Amino acid sequence: MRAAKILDRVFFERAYSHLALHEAFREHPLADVDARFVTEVVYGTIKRLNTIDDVLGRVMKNPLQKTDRRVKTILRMSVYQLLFMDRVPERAAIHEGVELAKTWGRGGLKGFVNGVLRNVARQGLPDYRDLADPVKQLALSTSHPEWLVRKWMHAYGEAETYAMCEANVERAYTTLRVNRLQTDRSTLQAGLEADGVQTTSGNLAPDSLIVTKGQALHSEWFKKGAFSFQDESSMLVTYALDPQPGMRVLDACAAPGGKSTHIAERMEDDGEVLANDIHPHKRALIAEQAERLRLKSIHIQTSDAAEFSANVEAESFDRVLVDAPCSGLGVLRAKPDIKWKTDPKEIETLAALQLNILEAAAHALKPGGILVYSTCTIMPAENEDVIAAFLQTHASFEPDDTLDARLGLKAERGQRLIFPQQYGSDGFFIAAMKKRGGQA
Ligand SMILES: C[S@@+](CC[C@H](N)C(=O)[O-])C[C@H]1O[C@@H](n2cnc3c(N)ncnc32)[C@H](O)[C@@H]1O
Repeated sequence: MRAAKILDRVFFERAYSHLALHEAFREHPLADVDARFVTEVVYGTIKRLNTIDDVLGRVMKNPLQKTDRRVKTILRMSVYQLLFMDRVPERAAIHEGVELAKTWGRGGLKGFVNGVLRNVARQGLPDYRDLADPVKQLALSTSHPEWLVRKWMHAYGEAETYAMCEANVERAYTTLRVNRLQTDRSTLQAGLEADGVQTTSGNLAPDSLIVTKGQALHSEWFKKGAFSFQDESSMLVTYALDPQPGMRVLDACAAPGGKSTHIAERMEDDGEVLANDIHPHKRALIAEQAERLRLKSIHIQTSDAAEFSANVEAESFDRVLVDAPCSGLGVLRAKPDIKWKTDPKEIETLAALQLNILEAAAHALKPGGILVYSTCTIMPAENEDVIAAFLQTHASFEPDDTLDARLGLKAERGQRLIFPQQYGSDGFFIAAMKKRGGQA
């Protein structure tokens, strides 16, 4: 019932799954094992949505769209359990669907739910390799919208797109960033272990830990500021920026503060990080993290970064970060709703905003300073194209060819695209540029 109610909000009230889950668990906490099951059913059903609807379309006489709202949700989540969750026995998935129809859906339709689910169980998952169109084939076998598969195939080819889509339907895991001002990786690892949280070292970033068992959020180590939750690709952005103690750093799009706090930690909390964001209500998010991590060098500002020429002083920062608002198509494992909610037309609007912010933020950088642009999306229009347009009209900037040494990863012309299938981390784009003149 819990999963059904959350999914109903996501499907019909446009709620975001991670927020809907968070609220539901806050209002009525569940035992860990039950919470894990509900989470998997919710994320899994959303991840596999078009495939599930295709399967239902093959066994139903009337279109799914005409089905009662709650019954539709019950059918979708039951099909997910039947076809994608090995540990749920077939009989249990059907029984639970029918019971839900009685208690939460429409009792009169319990026979219908039973019949549809039995048919799905009998027919199993279709073999989409039979489809002649490779876009349709990939869209249905890996559960992505066709427009996105088409764009990715065009940009990265069939094999890379296939690998990316496969990675996007895997389960997301939790990664922690050690606060080196409070502790070190092995002390934290041992401390978490004592709290029942098991971890291993991350694949990319030096201060990262991947949670393999337990809930790190409940650990005292979190409250006392020994770590933050952050994806490893996201951590690499701060290494790209290379902040040093005593510097002034501008984080143009800072909320909820993941990178601002990392920058302050890397600077040993010595200097100034101006954490700017357009939304006044997000000030508290940044302040809360800075306080928990006991960081004093972060100052919060609320303003439109596209208007920085009016509200930050020119050439006054040693480092400028633009972690731009983006379509988020690199984080589909953790936020699968994005692939269904994104309108491809939004990409152009976002790209224009990203270039505006980058241009306005760049004016705040001192000569010799480093400008980093990053997104958590895999979409050339929001990444490489934005940098190309910027460099074309800003002759005082050049690609930073030393980026690879700072990332520990191959980068070309100061740019690195990280696919989600490469290291198990989020899909990310990072570009570093230097402003000519001055001292680096
Ligand atoms: C990708 S998120 C930043 C994440 C953050 N850097 C972190 O690591 O926690 C992008 C942020 O840009 C903010 N934003 C959107 N448009 C903006 C603008 N015109 N000026 C400043 N911030 C903006 C959003 O509120 C959002 O918090």
